[in-house]
Amino acid sequence: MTPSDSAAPRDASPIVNPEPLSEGEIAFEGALRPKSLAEFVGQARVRGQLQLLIEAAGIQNRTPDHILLAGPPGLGKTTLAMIVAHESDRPLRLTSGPAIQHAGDLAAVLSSLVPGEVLFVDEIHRMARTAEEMLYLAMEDFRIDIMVGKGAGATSIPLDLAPFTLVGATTRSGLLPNPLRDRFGFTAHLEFYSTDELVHVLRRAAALIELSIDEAALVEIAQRSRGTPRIANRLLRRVRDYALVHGGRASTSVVDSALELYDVDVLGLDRLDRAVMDILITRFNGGPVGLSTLAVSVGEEAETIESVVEPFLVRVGLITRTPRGRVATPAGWRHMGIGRPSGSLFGDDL
Ligand SMILES: Nc1ncnc2c1ncn2[C@@H]1O[C@H](COP(=O)(O)OP(=O)(O)OP(=O)(O)O)[C@@H](O)[C@H]1O
Repeated sequence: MTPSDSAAPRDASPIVNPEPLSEGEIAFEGALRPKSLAEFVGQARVRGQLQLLIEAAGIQNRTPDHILLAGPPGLGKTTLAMIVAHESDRPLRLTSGPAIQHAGDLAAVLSSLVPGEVLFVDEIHRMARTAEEMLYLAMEDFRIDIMVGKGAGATSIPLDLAPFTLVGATTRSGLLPNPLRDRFGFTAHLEFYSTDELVHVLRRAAALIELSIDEAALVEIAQRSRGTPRIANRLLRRVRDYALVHGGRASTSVVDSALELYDVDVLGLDRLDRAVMDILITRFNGGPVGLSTLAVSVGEEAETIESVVEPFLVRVGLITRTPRGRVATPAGWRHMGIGRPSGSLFGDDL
């Protein structure tokens, strides 16, 4: 995915944005990408399922079934698509939903595939509707109908395609029409990574970039990475820079100093996350408060708060959503280091 495709606007402290930020970062990520399922950390269930799918196709000498990879950005969907192609020893073609704005764009890609090619379509939910419809037939019968002419004289010419495997990636599987979703032989839902898994990702990345780092420092970075390998690798890069400039091995104090510089706290909250927590607690006494009021109070778009900030704060248990608005949990008060007044919405012993 290219940086300009990013769906979520986010200007404040982009270091914990799970989207790739720049071409430079994309190149850095490329160098760290695991090349095989064995090297891919975590997602054990999905790995096992993909392994089976690839091996079964290999035994029958056919293209693997179409695969849908669903989950938040930065969890490894592109990496897995590359691994599928690599492990099944097939060429890979990369494109994305936003690049397919007309059925003709898709027809051009599909008709130029070589037999057995793996076609990766990132953000498949953003493809044009007319292209989606063309894809149904292509996935099912390896065939498309090309419309020639307009109006009463229009005719459709069938075109046979080389057999291919479609790997679609989406952060919004709910937006995919059912007929498209149903045509994937296998759907994998990627989960956020545990701290242990992220330590593993980071250890591997540190070795690849030849960074000497303490085990405790890896844990410290992992805990601040919001369950996301892309963010973990990005924080590691900043820690590497800090260690380079200030000299010496990357220790926990180097991690602390580097990430303090970038406003990433011990749970991975950035400046905007903390601003939301702070306003919720200090101005609204922990809530409940409505989304738009909260957004205006921190000077951010409501969409950014709803799609980027809030899901993470809810996931780590610092706020909850109630019918009357957002409420800071006891853990939220504690994390902000502010004593909770008695008689607040939650019981005191929660
Ligand atoms: N399981 C993993 N093990 C090791 N590294 C990983 C893993 N998952 C992701 N990464 C690393 O994280 C970075 C981002 O991964 P990737 O580009 O595959 O994410 P994505 O889910 O496709 O994101 P997007 O939806 O934004 O395209 C890459 O550098 C990749 O190497």
